[in-house]
Amino acid sequence: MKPLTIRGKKLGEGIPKLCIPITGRDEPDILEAAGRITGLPHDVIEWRADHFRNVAKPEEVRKILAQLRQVLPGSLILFTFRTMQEGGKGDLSAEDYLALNEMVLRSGMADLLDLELYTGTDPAMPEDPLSSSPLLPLLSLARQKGTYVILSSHDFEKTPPEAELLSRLSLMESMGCGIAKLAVMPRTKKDVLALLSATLRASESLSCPIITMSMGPLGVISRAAGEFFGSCLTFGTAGQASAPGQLDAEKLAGILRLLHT
Ligand SMILES: O=C1C[C@@](O)(C(=O)O)C[C@@H](O)[C@@H]1O
Repeated sequence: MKPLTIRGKKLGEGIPKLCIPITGRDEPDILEAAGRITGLPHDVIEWRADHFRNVAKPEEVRKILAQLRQVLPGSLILFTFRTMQEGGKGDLSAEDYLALNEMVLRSGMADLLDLELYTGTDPAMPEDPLSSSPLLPLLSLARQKGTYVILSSHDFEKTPPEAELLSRLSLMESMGCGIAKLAVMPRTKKDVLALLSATLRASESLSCPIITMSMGPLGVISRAAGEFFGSCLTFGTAGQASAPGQLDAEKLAGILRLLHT
């Protein structure tokens, strides 16, 4: 894995970067959360725009992005619209999802953009995205704009076999992502080991940085152990969690420091 430096923050080396999600519904909730985060340890904020009431209005979305930048000038901004199929609140057609993300990319107001690997593809043909994904034009626009794309895949029900986890991460790299991300739900402790093992192998064989997590209480170790298994970023909360198993950001920062070798 080659580290990636974005506005002075090096992802993929040393202590994993800490990302705090913001899930407010309205401008005041979002700004209140951003204000709280100013006093907390973090590197990245993730704006989960699928929670935002006015996400269909491009000028409202740009306004929030500008305000986040103003309140948190030293934080990297990750824009995420998480669809319901992947565990979020978002309910847009694939066409509208692509248009929203294209608008954010063209605005240049986010440092990182999360795009779901299987957008607009047939779930029965999961290997298809490489040749026909509607994300390919966005990935090339992102390269022109200097915005980093996190290609992501989530499974809130189970942990697929280790080989499948690895092949998904390498598919993301083949499509040209900046960072490859997987979040899966463990049913057993062995599932957590499968995720950690896939993470280690991917971090040794791929050149892009990766982000992985095993969700829920069983997987909590994966959120603290990124430095050892090769995950470059971990999500911690300040208030409302955006996924099961996330730890409080301040406590997580302490654990990451304590474990740092
Ligand atoms: O994809 C992810 C990871 C996540 O699901 C987690 O488990 O921490 C949290 C989400 O906000 C983020 O978009």
